[in-house]
Amino acid sequence: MSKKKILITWPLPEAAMERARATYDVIAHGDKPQITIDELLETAKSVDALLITLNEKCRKDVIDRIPDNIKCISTYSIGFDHIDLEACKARGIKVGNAPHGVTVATAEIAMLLLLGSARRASEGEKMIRTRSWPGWQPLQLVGQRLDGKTLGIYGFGKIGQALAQRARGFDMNIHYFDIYRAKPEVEAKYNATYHDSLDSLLKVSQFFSINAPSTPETRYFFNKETIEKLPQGAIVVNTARGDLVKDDDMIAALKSGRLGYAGLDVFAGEPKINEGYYDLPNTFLFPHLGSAAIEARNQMGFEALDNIDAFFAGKDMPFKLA
Ligand SMILES: NC(=O)C1=CN([C@@H]2O[C@H](COP(=O)(O)OP(=O)(O)OC[C@H]3O[C@@H](n4cnc5c(N)ncnc54)[C@H](O)[C@@H]3O)[C@@H](O)[C@H]2O)C=CC1
Ligand SMILES: O=C(O)C(=O)CO
Repeated sequence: MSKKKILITWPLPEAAMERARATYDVIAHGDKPQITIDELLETAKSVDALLITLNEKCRKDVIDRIPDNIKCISTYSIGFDHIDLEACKARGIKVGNAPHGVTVATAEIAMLLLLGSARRASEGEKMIRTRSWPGWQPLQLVGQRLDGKTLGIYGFGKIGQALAQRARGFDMNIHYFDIYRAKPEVEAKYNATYHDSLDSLLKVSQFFSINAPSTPETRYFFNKETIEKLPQGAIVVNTARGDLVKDDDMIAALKSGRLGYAGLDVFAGEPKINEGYYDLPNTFLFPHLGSAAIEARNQMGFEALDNIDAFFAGKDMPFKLA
């Protein structure tokens, strides 16, 4: 029997590519430049399934133009805010994601941002690289310790909990808000205090980590009004999605000192980011590094392929979204 043909929109780590090639006739778009939507739609005509990334924005207008032969899309990400699931359902397209491989890697990046923001790591690095370090001084780049501080986690899912575990190792106090309260045994595991409202969480959060998905409910929730409820000088970390934050409000609060520091891995409109961030000293900025660990990227590939394998076997995708 001839192999099914799949399009992979970016080459993945070799372990995932090898597995894909063993089962499928693979068309992998070259790394540069990124596949355009028109190229994607054109190539889709000659394949049986699509393995896409978060870069390919599959909004309704794109899904509506997908050729009829495509009934399976698997995304190499847990986030699925780039795919219009309702439009997929309407076209009878099955969709799956890659939800587990990212967890530890992204929690590590959130921890790095917390620590690096508290201890002003990027300012120190810049001082050395610009050859402007005058030598050790008692008041130079003085930050603060994490131990004994309260970390508020917004979205206590897989990454939020993995961050809690790491932050416990730094003796932080864990508080959280989520639309679903965690089971008692989960709260006990992280010694986590539940808040029944975002406002209540904000009030106690000397450190605040954003770990909820981008949805119509969460989009731009972090804005002037929210920031005003945090303790003076609070530190915020975002490894979720950039559009949860109203950039202009965050930048104004960082400039005024209302917010002490921001550690950001994700930005609205990546890779173009709000100009205001570039020259702010009290920011620690990463180019969407959350899942960029080989263990994560391999597993993401396997999970994305598991969905496609199940689809062709006539089964439900293991990580089914639609
Ligand atoms: N920076 C990066 O490279 C990465 C970013 N991400 C982002 O992190 C997000 C979270 O990932 P996981 O923890 O694995 O997802 P998850 O689904 O395990 O957890 C998300 C949590 O947010 C909660 N939530 C949903 N809506 C909410 C709301 N309105 N208010 C409060 N809580 C709400 C959910 O109930 C759930 O507990 C992803 O959706 C993705 O956007 C994920 C992986 C890598
Ligand atoms: O899996 C996701 O949603 C990501 O953002 C990958 O880094």
